Amino acid sequence: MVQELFDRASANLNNELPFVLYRKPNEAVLNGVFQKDNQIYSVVDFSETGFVFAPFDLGSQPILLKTDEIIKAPIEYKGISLPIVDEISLLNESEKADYIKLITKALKVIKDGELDKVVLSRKIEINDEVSPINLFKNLLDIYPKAFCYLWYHPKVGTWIGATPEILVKSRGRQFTTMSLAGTQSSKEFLKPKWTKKELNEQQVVTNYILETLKDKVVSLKASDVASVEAGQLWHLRTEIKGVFKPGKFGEVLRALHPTPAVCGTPLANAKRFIAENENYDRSFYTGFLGELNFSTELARNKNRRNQENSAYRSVVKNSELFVNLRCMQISKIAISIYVGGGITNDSIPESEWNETVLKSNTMFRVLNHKLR
Ligand SMILES: C=C(O[C@H]1C=CC=C(C(=O)O)[C@@H]1O)C(=O)O
Repeated sequence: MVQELFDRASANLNNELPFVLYRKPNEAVLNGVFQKDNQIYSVVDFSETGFVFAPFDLGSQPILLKTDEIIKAPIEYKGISLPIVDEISLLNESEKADYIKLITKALKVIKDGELDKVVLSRKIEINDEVSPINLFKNLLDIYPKAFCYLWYHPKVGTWIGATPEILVKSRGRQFTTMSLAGTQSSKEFLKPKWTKKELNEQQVVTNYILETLKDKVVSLKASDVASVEAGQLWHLRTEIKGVFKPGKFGEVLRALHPTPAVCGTPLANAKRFIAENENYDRSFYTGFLGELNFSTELARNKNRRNQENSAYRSVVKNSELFVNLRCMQISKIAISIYVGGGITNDSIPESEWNETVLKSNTMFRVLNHKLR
């Protein structure tokens, strides 16, 4: 069954037709959404139905894959555990020097009071030819707890990722989001010991989410902060649950993107700093992706008498969107891995560089795995 899905995806790649394959965290089902033409459809107000693929900068409209055909198949988790790859990108001294310069500049702006936090990132380019489908199979085996995807549109490109971060998951008007930030390697510690820098960096995200959502919800509640594993990294996470006001889903989404987990505070200053200083286009990295307004039919109430069969059927809309982190873009001849991290007053440039090297391992492990 699952082979059918991979074959179908392969055929779409050959025929240059858009599709996405994805598996939700901890689920044993592979989903495929296949579009029958090669048009680019856009999301205008988030009332649309389809698989959304949104860039970091919503100045460009998010892309909507039409759900012309949806195929699902059960899959197993093979439980592959791979060693951390040697820190390949550490070898690139000029990349390192540029990144350290960028962080040092951000630290100056933070000290001057124009920014509290900014998330900075870089792109690692590798000249290599890979099979997107084989890479995706690796991803599924290595990261069972992540949202793993392979997205393709002939007019846009091919992206692959294994992200740990939910942007928003909604069922009707009930929703969950999360504040995820702070990073440590899980190879060094059994349980991480968080420093003031990381605790503060994550608290900024939680505070921002609670504040930005408050006029769009009828209830909102944050959990305690917990340490969670993502691949071979630890992060700090707070889960935030609530109920949004009728008709406010689009506004909730726009308020949540981008959070200071991928951009910074104050938001406008952070966006400007990124646009003026990162020196590359993030494109879909730190954007978001997933199911938008998929429908679930609720069973009708059997206790009610004298009713038409369909009269009491109700349909609820579900969305499940993830932040596009730990991802790479694949072209015919090259691969680009995207990585970043939160910079605050307590950041040490060398440690921030090391953090991006650690994060790059999430994708390097997949590339180095034998199935090429
Ligand atoms: C921006 C990234 O991660 C974000 C999510 C979790 C932890 C982060 C951090 O510790 O800086 C980042 O905010 C990335 O993986 O490229």
